[in-house]
Amino acid sequence: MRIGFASDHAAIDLKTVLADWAREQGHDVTDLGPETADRVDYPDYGYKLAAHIAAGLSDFGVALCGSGIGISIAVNRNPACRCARVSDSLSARLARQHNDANVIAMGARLTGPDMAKECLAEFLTASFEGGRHSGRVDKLSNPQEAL
Ligand SMILES: O=C(CO)[C@H](O)[C@H](O)[C@H](O)COP(=O)(O)O
Repeated sequence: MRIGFASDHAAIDLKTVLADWAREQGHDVTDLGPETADRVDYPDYGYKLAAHIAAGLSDFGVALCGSGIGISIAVNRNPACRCARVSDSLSARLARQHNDANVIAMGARLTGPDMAKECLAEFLTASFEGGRHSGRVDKLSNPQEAL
């Protein structure tokens, strides 16, 4: 799979760990930065990842910051993205199975590298179940169709 990675300064080490792991698993990795641990603003990299996904350049995205919260908010401002901020592997799986999430967000200051790898592995392995979930996910893209 093609996977895009982006973070802020707080998560640059976790980004390297997860991107290296993904390459080892045979995935095609794009690292959208940052390249150094200099302080940056998570919206810049969240928007960059979201635009990358919206352009169809990767199938999935991994968004990382200190808590995972700020960058997930930034990614979700792009209508092409459904970004789920997770800290356990069941949530990571459900994000794909029920929500058809195309970006996973995690917090490097809250989630250790082993759990983060487990979450990413579940996310990449699981598939959207469709069925009753399809109409709900469609409403996320078409709020005018909601009640
Ligand atoms: O968690 C974050 C946003 O939700 C960011 O990664 C930052 O860690 C957070 O904003 C704190 O920033 P700091 O400049 O590293 O203290």
